[in-house]
Amino acid sequence: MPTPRLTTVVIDPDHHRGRIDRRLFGSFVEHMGRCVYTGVYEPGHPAADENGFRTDVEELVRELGVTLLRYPGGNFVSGYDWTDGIGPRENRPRRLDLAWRSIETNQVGTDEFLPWAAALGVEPMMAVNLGTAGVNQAAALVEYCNLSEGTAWSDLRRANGAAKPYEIGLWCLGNEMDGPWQTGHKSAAEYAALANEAAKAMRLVDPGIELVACGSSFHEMPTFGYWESTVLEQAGENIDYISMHAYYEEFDADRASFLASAASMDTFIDGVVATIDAVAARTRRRKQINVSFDEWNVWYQSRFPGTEAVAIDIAGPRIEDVYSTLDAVVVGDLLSSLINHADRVKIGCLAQLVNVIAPIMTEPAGPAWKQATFHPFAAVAQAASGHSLVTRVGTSEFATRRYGDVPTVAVSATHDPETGQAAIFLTNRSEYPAEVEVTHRGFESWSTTDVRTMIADQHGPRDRDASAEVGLVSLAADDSTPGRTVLTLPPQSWTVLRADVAAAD
Ligand SMILES: O=[N+]([O-])c1ccc(O[C@@H]2O[C@@H](CO)[C@H](O)[C@H]2O)cc1
Repeated sequence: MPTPRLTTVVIDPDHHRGRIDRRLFGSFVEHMGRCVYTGVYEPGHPAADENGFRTDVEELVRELGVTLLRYPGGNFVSGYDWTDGIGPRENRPRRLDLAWRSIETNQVGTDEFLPWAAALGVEPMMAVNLGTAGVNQAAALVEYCNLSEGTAWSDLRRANGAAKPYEIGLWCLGNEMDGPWQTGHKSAAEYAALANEAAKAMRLVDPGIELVACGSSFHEMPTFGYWESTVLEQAGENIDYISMHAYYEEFDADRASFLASAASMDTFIDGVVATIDAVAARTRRRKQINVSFDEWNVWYQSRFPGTEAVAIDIAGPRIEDVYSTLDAVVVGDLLSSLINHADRVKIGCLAQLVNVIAPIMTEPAGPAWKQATFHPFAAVAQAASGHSLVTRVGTSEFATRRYGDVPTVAVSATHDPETGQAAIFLTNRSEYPAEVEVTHRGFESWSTTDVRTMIADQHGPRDRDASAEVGLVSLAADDSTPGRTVLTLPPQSWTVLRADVAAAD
C-alpha cells in the first residue's frame, strides 16, 4: 500500500469570499411522482394535519434544515396552468401532465403550498410556465400572489382565503427551456426574448422581485455557453440570476470518477461564472448576475426508462432512487463545491425534497424516513454559516477516467464571526486513509467540538429501516498543538468538523 501524502489545509478568518447566502440550502418540491401526493400531502394519513399535510414529513423537513423550496416544477411547470390549482378543490380539473405522464388532480396548488412553506419557515421560489404559457400567465401569477387588493387577480386570492399577499420575492422564468424534452422547448434566442418580456411584465407588477433565468440543463448540453450568452445578452438587464442544473451518477462501475463529481461541478460553475462576466464586460453591464444552482443531486438517470415508457397514473412513483452511503459522500462533496463558490452561487436546491430522488421517503399510509443523503445535507445546512473561507489545500492528485486528475482531499470551510463557530468539510476520495493537518493560526482560539463522518461502504442502497444506523459516525481529531488540528479521514469518506473559535482582532 503506498504511503499517502499528508494533506495540509490552511484557513484564516480574514481570508474569505463573503457571506454564505442561506438560500444555498434549498430544496425542490415538484408535482412529480409522489413528491406532493403521498409525499408532503396525504389527507387521511394518521399524521396529516387539518390541511392534509403530513406532520411526520414536516418534522423531517425541519430537521433537514432546508431554507428555500422551489415549486411547482421542474418539467411539470412547463405545461402547468396555475389557475387550475386555486379555488374550491371540488371544482379543480384533472389534467394530463405531459412531463411525467401523470393525471394531476390539482388538489394542491398555490394556495396550499405557500401557507405550508410559510408555516415551515421556508422561503418559496416560484416557477412560472414559459413552455406552453407566457407573459400573461406569469404576470397574472405575480399579481395573484403579491398585489394586496383591488384587481381581479388579487381580489380572487382574497376570495380564496388569503387576505394578505404572499410577497413572493424569488421567481424562476420557466424550467430547462434548453432541453428538447421540455414541453414548449425553445431555441436560445426564442427563450431569451420570452424570458425578457415575462421579466419586464412581472417586474411591472412587483418591482421588488428577483428573477432567475434558465441556464443549461447540464454541463454537456450541446448549447452550453452559447445558451447562457444569448440569455444574458438579451435579458441581462431584467434578470438577477442564471440557473444551473446537474445530476451525477456512477457510470460503468467507475467509482473514482463518481467520487470526483464535485470537481466536475466546480468546472461547470467556473464556466458559467466566466460566461456571465464575459457578457457583462462585452455589454458594459455593471449589475452583477449570480448563479442559482436550483437542481442538483445524485440521480441514477441512466436507469430511468424515460417518460414515454411510463403508464399514465395518479401520483405513481417516478425516479424513487434509493441511496447508498457512497451517494451520501458525493452529496457532501457537492455541497463543498457550492460553499467554495458562495461568492457567486447564492441559491441551491437539492432536487427533490420527498420521494423523488429525495433525502426523505414516505410510504402511503405508512412511515416517513431518512435516506443516507439526508445526513450530509442536514449537517452542512446546520454547520455552514457566516463566511465561506478560502482554503489553501496541499494534497496529492487523484486520477479519474472522466475528469482527469483532481484533488484527493476536497475541502471547504466556513466561519461565523457572530456565533464564534467554524466548520470544515472534507472529502477523502481515495481508497486509502488520508491524514490531514489543518492550520488555523489566524484564529485566536480553536476548540474542535464535533467531528463526524460518512463512509462510502458503510452500506449500499437500502430501503426503509435504515435511518437509525445510516447517520454520520464520530471521528477523532487532535487539537493538542496550538494553531493546528490533525485528523485521519477514512477511505472514501465525507467529514464535517465543527469548532468553537475566536478570531484575532
Ligand atoms: O439530462 N437529461 O436528459 C435531463 C432530462 C430531464 C431533466 O429534468 C429535470 O429533472 C427533473 C427531476 O428533478 C426536473 O423536473 C427537471 O427540471 C434533467 C436532465
